[in-house]
Amino acid sequence: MESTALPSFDSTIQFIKLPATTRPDTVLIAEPIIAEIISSQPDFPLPMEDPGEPTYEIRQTKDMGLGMFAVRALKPGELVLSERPALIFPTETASSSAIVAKQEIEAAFEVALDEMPTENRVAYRKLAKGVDVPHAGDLLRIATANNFHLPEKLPGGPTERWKLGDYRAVYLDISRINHSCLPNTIAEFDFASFSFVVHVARKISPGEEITIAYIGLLAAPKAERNRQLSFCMPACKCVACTNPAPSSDFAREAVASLRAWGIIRYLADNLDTPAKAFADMHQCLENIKDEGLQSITTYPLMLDICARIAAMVGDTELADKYRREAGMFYDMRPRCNWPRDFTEWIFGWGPRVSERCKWASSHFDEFQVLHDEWMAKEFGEAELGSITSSVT
Ligand SMILES: C[S@@+](CC[C@H](N)C(=O)[O-])C[C@H]1O[C@@H](n2cnc3c(N)ncnc32)[C@H](O)[C@@H]1O
Repeated sequence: MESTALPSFDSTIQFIKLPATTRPDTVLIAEPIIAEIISSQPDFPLPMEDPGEPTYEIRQTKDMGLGMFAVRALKPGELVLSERPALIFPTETASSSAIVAKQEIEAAFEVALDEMPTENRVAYRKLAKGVDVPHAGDLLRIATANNFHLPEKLPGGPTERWKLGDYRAVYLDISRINHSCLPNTIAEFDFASFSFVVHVARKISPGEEITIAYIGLLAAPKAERNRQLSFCMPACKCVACTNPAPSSDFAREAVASLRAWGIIRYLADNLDTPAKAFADMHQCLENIKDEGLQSITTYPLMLDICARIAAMVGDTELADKYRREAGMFYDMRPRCNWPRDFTEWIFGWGPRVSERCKWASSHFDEFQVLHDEWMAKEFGEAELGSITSSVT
């Protein structure tokens, strides 16, 4: 891996190149600390996963420019693609903006483009204006906190060092995936292979468009989602926005209200009658499927909870079925551990599970501390904290 200091910005930004064989190299414009972290990774980057048979093509959509389409039937859990970014650069809002001026980023970006194959430059420049770029923001911050072996000696003060801020990435193909409020895939950045990985969340037919989520999907009503999407489109053209089921907003609000604290309160009140609790949780799963929201993290959470309650009522066959499906969804998000931690925390108490929920439901502040720890792990804050304190 090459790391080249830019002559004109050598104290603030650096280039790192991750060589590729069949595609353009990844060019990363980053602060020296990132360059240092990356260069210190043993065997970095690991090879990317490969779906084997081709899964997609890029072509025109009816009304959203280019898009990605399945070239064959794809099953839940299948890999659609892994792709390294062609270019990563800090945004203006990156914490690095304190030391890296907007003009410097822009100038460095132009230098990076000069390094690229001519035919890609126009597209990158357009994509990088900030509109046509998928949600790669924060990926470095998350990934460095979670997956990196850190250099032993960090230059400068520890706290600011780890606020690595917001980066944008441009991909040759992934940047062509359009948004849907009921996307059929789950997309995650995998730092070890330095690639964005897209898996199938529900059955995809040949010729169907492959979509991802640019925003959190439980926001409702649809006007709120469209407000959040306005950074890159005037109005979302997905079916949940153009032709929603009458219950769409209600279903999303209901699922959102069940997350974490809502689930605890529900279980505290209902686990003493597990057959009823199972029926309600099963209905919630059906609502998620009806709304096409299998890509949200609440889906494996509910599958896991259904598996645990099925086991409580002695239905081992059903419990296995739900556990397998939850496992498949958990595997698609290896970095997102909170639904597993959360479910294990509740049900790990065996026969005293109901008591556990009642305790949590009446000790909001204490439960909130645990909850924040689980969530923080997902976003890397927990590791961030321990890294910070170990170097202070
Ligand atoms: C990351 S790009 C996706 C690829 C893009 N269609 C292209 O031709 O390069 C994001 C842009 O695609 C369009 N787009 C993506 N999802 C959309 C949606 N659900 N509704 C309307 N436009 C969408 C918007 O123009 C948005 O700024």
